[in-house]
Amino acid sequence: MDSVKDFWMLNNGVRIPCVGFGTWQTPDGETAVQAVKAALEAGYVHIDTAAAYDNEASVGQGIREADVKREELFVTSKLWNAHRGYDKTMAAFERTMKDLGLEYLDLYLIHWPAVANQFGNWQELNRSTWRAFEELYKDGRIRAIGLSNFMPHHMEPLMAEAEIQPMVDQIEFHPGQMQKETVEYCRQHDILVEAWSPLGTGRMLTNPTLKSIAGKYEKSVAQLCIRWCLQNEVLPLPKSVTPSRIRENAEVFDFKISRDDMEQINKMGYIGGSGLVPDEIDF
Ligand SMILES: NC(=O)C1=CN([C@@H]2O[C@H](COP(=O)(O)OP(=O)(O)OC[C@H]3O[C@@H](n4cnc5c(N)ncnc54)[C@H](OP(=O)(O)O)[C@@H]3O)[C@@H](O)[C@H]2O)C=CC1
Ligand SMILES: O=C1CO[C@H](CO)[C@@H](O)[C@@H]1O
Repeated sequence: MDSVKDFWMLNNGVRIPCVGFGTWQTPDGETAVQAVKAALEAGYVHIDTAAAYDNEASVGQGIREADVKREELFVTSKLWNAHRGYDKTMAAFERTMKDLGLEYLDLYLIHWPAVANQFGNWQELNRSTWRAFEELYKDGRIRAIGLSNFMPHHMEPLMAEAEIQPMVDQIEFHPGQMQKETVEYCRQHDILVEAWSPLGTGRMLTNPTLKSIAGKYEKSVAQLCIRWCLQNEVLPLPKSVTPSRIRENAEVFDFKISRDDMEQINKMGYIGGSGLVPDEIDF
């Protein structure tokens, strides 16, 4: 791999650029427009957003204002918890497309398995949502469909009845938070794993062990974390609104983390994270 434009292949043959640009907590309006433009100028061709981030219109504006052809871009969005179910999914998808101002989406994910009682029968809800996803996929509105924050016990009931198997699972993944069981399950089922919060929303950046390892390569901790995801074959989605950091986070192809250092990071215990537990999400 030489750049953020290099791709991995999803299980349906669609190419996915190996580093995506995150947009959660990127304020709607000019900040989001400029952040997306800065990312596209820095070479990113993969943008990760969601209806829940309340910035899809600005993300779409940034895409349109940048000098990149649509077919060179890979855009992901996610369906929010309250919008699951066949009819609501169809309506939420159209809203997202209108907000983004796009004709088709590259990847659409169910944001959370969201099992709390207030949602009703979560297994049936996810299955009917998936039927809508499958239809949109077959109609060519979405090039790939997948899941987010699904663990094996959430995936199994959905996959048992699915006509089309998920292509992606996007999960929290950073040093000290590797979700090995979910990653292994995805490998066995040819599902690509994406890393959300690859920098632990910034929490990784002051860790002394990571600082010392990054120093050996004359790289920042952010670059180390992003490279570490790639070497674990998990697709990182770093977020920044700061142009210099956006560029820095794409410069991860001129070094390789040694086997020993990979092992040392892989063995790290919990050093902080979102604290979000899929089975406890009730919003
Ligand atoms: N599916 C899901 O449920 C979830 C998906 N996501 C996705 O994953 C993406 C990334 O996760 P997120 O939690 O946003 O954050 P990251 O782990 O990417 O960390 C982003 C934070 O680190 C800072 N930062 C970024 N690069 C650098 C750098 N080189 N040096 C110093 N600081 C840096 C940013 O600051 P600044 O912006 O000020 O530069 C920001 O505060 C999200 O944006 C979203 O797209 C995230 C959470 C949940
Ligand atoms: O993508 C996300 C960003 O953070 C939110 C929490 O506030 C999550 O709900 C969501 O998964």
